[in-house]
Amino acid sequence: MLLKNITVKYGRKVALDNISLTLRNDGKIVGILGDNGSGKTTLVNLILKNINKFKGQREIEGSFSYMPDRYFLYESMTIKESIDLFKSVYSDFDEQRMYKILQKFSISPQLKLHDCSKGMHEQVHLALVFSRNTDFYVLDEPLSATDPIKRRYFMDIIQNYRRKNSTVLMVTHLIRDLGDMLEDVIFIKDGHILSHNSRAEILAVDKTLEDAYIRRIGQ
Ligand SMILES: Nc1ncnc2c1ncn2[C@@H]1O[C@H](COP(=O)(O)OP(=O)(O)OP(=O)(O)O)[C@@H](O)[C@H]1O
Repeated sequence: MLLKNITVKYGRKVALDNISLTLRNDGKIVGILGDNGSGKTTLVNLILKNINKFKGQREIEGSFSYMPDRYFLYESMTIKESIDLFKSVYSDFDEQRMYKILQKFSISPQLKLHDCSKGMHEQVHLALVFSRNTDFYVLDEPLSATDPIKRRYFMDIIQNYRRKNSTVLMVTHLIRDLGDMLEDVIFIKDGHILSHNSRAEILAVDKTLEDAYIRRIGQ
């Protein structure tokens, strides 16, 4: 995936300012970190080809599975009906994997979404997204993984159920909760990509990812 000298504007507002980024589909979990309004969602939409008005060069290959920052299932449907819907829409959907995840988390497919707890909603959404066989999984502030149990299942699904050698791109503010799983990190500020490094490269300079964030992004 190649983005070269790309500028995206909303009217007069410059959301991404002449950014360049190369991402290999090499099986890594890549974090996109930056503060509010820095351009993270715009970058994600550019990669997903939801934004097509821009200056610069974009070369994107491969298939994508996307997890937005809000629920997208119909509350009146059962989990099974949601699975059937996913199956009919996405030919890359692996139904068996989905049922395996549900079983692991002891969630009955017969449940209606509106009878699911918040945690279960998140599990079902994540499981659906990761039961697709795509080259990339893109998560935009996927959830409030702030308690240890949520964090555990979140990491479990991402690390163990996605298609082998696929790449995960994840926008998050939860560095303390999810930072451990990031193998590469892109820091973004005011529409600029400040850096794109491996965890090892970052930790050779800063003690923690959080320190790196504060030093680069500032207060
Ligand atoms: N439709 C729009 N019209 C005008 N300005 C927009 C629009 N969408 C985003 N912006 C502006 O572009 C900039 C980048 O927005 P973007 O949503 O990409 O940031 P972000 O890093 O995802 O922010 P957050 O973490 O708050 O979600 C912000 O200043 C935002 O206010």
